Amino acid sequence: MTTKIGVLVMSYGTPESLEGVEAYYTHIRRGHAPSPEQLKELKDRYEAIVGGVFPLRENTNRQVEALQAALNNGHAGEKVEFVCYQGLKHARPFIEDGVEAMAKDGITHGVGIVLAPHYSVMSVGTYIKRAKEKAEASGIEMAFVESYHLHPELIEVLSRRVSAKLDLFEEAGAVREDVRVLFSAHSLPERILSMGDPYRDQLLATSEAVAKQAGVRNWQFTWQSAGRTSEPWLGPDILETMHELSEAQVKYVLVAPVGFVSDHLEVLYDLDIEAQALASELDMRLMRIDSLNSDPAYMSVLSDVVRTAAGQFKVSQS
Ligand SMILES: CC1=C(CCC(=O)O)c2cc3nc(cc4[nH]c(cc5[nH]c(cc1n2)c(C)c5CCC(=O)O)c(CCC(=O)O)c4C)C(CCC(=O)O)=C3C
Ligand SMILES: [Fe+2]
Repeated sequence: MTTKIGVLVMSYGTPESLEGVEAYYTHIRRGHAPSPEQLKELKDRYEAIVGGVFPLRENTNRQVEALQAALNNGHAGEKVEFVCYQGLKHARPFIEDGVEAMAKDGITHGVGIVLAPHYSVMSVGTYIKRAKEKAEASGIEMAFVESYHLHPELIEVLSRRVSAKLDLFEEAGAVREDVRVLFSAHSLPERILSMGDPYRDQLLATSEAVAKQAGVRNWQFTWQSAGRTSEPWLGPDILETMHELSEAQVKYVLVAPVGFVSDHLEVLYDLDIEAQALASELDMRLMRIDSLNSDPAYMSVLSDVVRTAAGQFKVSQS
């Protein structure tokens, strides 16, 4: 008999249409509706990236599908079958909907994983908390993957992407060592540091490992996409960093947003439009590494850590 293990694949979520942006933004703001100015600003950013299409939705769908295939392919005859369920933080299907779907299918054991490699109590921590609460109420035993920021295959695929773009810089006439590699991630409020949160250290560890593997010495870490609130957010922001680099006569910049795994607003707008506009203003050549999306190497990372987490259930050892 095959045992089914549910895999709750969690991601940030994105609206389904421009009409859905208000409800989405209100959810992110914990039930407080944005002002008309804030709403317009966010809608404008979505419209700027792809004219009202929301790439994160398709990317997440594909990632969930590809993970399901990666978990089961080549494992025919095994006693365990993995069934993936999607659970989004700020859009439908919500994290709770995913757990409910597992329960409806009679799943008794599940593994939860977030499509973000680094742990923060304010990011991955809140996904896990919500999934745990719903799973307990639904009678499902769940194990969670908290982070996978130093998985060797993750470091490998990211370093290959950095090297590929450095090749392009060289082909365009730049000296490889002159290209400043900027590793970046979503900023969070500064107070996470006094809470002993591992987020920053994990991001620095990923950056250092990727730089080492790609043979890059000219690099630094910088934040991006900070929230627009009155409390201080982790900095320096990438735009500030670019100004500093320009003053130091740096002409070539490669951004590697290692905190993200998909093409979405923070990559397609904050980097490809906003940072790119500043680069041309500063007469700087800026490139970024391609997002992982559903790259088989990333799916292999995810399936490896999911299988390891599932190993703690007796069912998967029988
Ligand atoms: C750590 C982190 C990640 C990475 C880890 C993870 O993936 O979880 C992430 C990813 C994402 N954030 C996204 C979108 C937004 N985040 C916002 C606001 C906020 N993000 C925060 C944190 C993070 N966010 C925080 C602390 C806020 C302030 C409000 C609050 O305290 O919660 C806002 C409001 C407006 C604004 O501030 O820009 C939007 C629209 C999208 C989807 C893009 C798309 O749809 O293409 C993605 C993948
Ligand atoms: Fe966000």
